[in-house]
Amino acid sequence: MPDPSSPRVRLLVSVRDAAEAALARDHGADLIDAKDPDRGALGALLPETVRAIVAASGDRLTSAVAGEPQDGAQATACLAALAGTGVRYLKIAWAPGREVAGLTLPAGIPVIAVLFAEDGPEGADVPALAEAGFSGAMIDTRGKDGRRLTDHVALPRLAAFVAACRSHGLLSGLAGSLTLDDIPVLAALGPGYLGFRGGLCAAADRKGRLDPARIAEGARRLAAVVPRSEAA
Ligand SMILES: O=C[C@H](O)COP(=O)(O)O
Repeated sequence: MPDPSSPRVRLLVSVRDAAEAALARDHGADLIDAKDPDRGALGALLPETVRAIVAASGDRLTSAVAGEPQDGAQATACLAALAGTGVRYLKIAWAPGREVAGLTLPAGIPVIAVLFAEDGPEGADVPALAEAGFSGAMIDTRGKDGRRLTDHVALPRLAAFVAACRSHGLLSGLAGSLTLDDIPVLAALGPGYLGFRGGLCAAADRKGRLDPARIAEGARRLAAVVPRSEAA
């Protein structure tokens, strides 16, 4: 698992199949994320598709989204369905303040709680996530309606969220219709990773095909960010 205190910001690219995983791997993705873009913000893929994505990702870190459960018991089932796929992390939607009753996280695989920007997440939500046993927390948008992360959550609030994750030892991530131009501003907050789908697809259509040139450009721009520890 990447060190949550690491100053390097990684590039997460969401892919729908093994061919896209290989493309993302070859063009600079650090973290290859299995997700079905045709099924909403956190559409889970079938276990066999996730296994094929893991196999095609080579030495890259991998994650898979497990869906948008309504409660802890549903979350337990969604996570269990993908726990044996060989993926390095699981991601699951989690509402701020949700009761953890019924939630059992799978053994041996870190789980990242995904909070939706539309729900107004904040740093104060992080301690409960750590307490519940999540290994990471990220903010993404639910709507995929063209509005970006920063249209919903102001930068100081995102900074507080990332800082709270760091101080609780959680890996942090930011996503939500990000564009390449969001990279310098959001990477400066020092999250563990920035997550992309639509912004790296041809014509910015998240249901369309990934554009290798955009992935490479995203990797280049992230590599140009001065890590927190070296910043003045
Ligand atoms: O985890 C990252 C997401 O797949 C982001 O998707 P998006 O860039 O289309 O909002």
